[in-house]
Amino acid sequence: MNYIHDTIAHLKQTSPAQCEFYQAVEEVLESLEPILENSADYQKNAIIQRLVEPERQIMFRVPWVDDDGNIHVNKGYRIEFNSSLGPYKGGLRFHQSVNASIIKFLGFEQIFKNALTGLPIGGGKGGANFDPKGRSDSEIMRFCQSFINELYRHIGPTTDVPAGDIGVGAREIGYMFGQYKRLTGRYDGAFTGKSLLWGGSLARKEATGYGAVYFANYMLQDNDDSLKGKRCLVSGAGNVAIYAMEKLYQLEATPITCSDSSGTLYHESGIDVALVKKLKEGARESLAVYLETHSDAKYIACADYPSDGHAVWRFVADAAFPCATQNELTEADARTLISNGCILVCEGANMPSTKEAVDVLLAAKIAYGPGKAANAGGVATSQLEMAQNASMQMWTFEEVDTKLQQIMKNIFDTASNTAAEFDQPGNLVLGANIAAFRRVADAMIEQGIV
Ligand SMILES: NC(=O)C1=CN([C@@H]2O[C@H](COP(=O)(O)OP(=O)(O)OC[C@H]3O[C@@H](n4cnc5c(N)ncnc54)[C@H](O)[C@@H]3O)[C@@H](O)[C@H]2O)C=CC1
Ligand SMILES: O=C(O)CCC(=O)C(=O)O
Repeated sequence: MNYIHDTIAHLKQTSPAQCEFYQAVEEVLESLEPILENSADYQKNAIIQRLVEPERQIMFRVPWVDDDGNIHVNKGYRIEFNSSLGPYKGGLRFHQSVNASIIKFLGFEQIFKNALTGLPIGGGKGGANFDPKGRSDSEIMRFCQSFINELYRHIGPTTDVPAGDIGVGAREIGYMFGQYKRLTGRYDGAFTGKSLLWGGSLARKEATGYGAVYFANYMLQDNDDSLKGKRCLVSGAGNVAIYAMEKLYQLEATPITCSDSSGTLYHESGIDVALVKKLKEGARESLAVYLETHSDAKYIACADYPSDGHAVWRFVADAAFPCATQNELTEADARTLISNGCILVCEGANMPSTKEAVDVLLAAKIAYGPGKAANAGGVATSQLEMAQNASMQMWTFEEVDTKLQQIMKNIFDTASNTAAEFDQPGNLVLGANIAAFRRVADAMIEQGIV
């Protein structure tokens, strides 16, 4: 275990105050113990030392002017973490909490997630500490244009291909692509998550949420069970949460909660997903407005959350799908879920469970699908978008969705078989981390010391 201690100590010294990044690295390194112990090759090639240091980190000023003529300056990031398996691939996050630690943890996770898809994509992530809430379309456009005024020189269809994440959807991708095209004169697949009118892929919008639910069903089917009839807790009300809820209904399960940054919505008879879509994808309103249509639902404002966790996880249900943000499911939440009889936690978000929560879920031996495996459907479908762009084709929804289901099944089988190979059957954290690491590390060795 010395290498974990040494690596984290080194990171604390060379990349200070990046706790989310240390958390992500520590989780991966703990899983790798059984494989590192027996491989002189990985040690000889300094794989861990090279893996935790991004190949390139770009940080830049993003100045923009609001509708009243005031000038604002935000901080932009793109971390090109590892390109051993293909061009850097990963989303952009626009949220006030963004900093180097958050983008680095997301970029680090992305390396392993992308490796699990089996597709030729490396890991990267980016974003800005920009809060889009309450901003007009013109303000969003000016911000996106300014962001791309710097980033355009670093991206391209075979170098680095950004997509969406929190606060970045089709609207923002449209504004960024427009500016990229203007500056470079190129019309190519430098972004994914594009509009269906000009190069997007059918099913990309749905892919992360649908994929996480397919993954959950594969976990249950492994125990001769399924999602049918299950009551489910979902957090978030954005891209991932909405399409996770939609797919849950299609598989005859019932989502009974969702949430946004102001509070939690609980609807005993099942969340009205069409209404949530209208509120969030259309008008961008608070979930509290839902009660104007459904007076039998409850809305618990953030101020009333228990201090050691999140209101979503306090309701009784069979399964839980964290689909909002990092560290939103605490140890106390995990204990509550288990004592309420929850049999599955499947992560649509990136690192939504704290380290202590993960330990509780693994010790309880319930079905636990870590984000880097369970939410990989989004980036996998982004790669399908890249393939369609490169071949100037557009596949049908059914073609893309069928490939997505196959990819999620392969990820489940790979993580599950690897966990069994290392004598920890059912531990998909260990299985996913080792399987992904092996692919990346072996590619790094074959490509030499770069
Ligand atoms: N969009 C994608 O394709 C993928 C997204 N993810 C992850 O899924 C999660 C959700 O992303 P999206 O749905 O795309 O974003 P989004 O911006 O569409 O939705 C995010 C949702 O989470 C809520 N939220 C954000 N920060 C919060 C906070 N601090 N406290 C409480 N609620 C908060 C927002 O109110 C919103 O409902 C993130 O962890 C993201 O990294 C993972 C894989 C792919
Ligand atoms: O579609 C993509 O390229 C990235 C999706 C993403 O950011 C993620 O998997 O966390």
